[in-house]
Amino acid sequence: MGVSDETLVRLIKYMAPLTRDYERGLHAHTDKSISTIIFDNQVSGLEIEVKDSQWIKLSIYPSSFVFVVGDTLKAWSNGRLKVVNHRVIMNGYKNRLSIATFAIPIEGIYQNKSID
Ligand SMILES: O=C(O)CCC(=O)C(=O)O
Ligand SMILES: [Fe+2]
Repeated sequence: MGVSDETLVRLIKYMAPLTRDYERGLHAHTDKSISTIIFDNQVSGLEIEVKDSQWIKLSIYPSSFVFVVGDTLKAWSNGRLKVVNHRVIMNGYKNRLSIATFAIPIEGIYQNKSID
């Protein structure tokens, strides 16, 4: 498996919840990609899971982005680079817009030493 010049760009609109209750925007997951770059419109909602199953909401500053290590990059680095479980929870009054750009690996065979 190798790096390709293929990227997948996903534009996502998360509607502000109509009630005061929390509303899930995107389920908890890791990305299958090599890596993912996320921009948003400064409406928070993206959360990462840290120790003890605590979730931290990220604020992405203007002209900044979040770099997410994907499952593929974790495998290539033999686990030295960690993946992070992330999700989107909408609880404000503004719609959130995000652009997620996924670096896609070339299909093929690779060997992965499991170190978990
Ligand atoms: O919209 C976001 O902030 C996150 C998107 C995401 O994690 C994904 O599409 O895999
Ligand atoms: Fe993701």
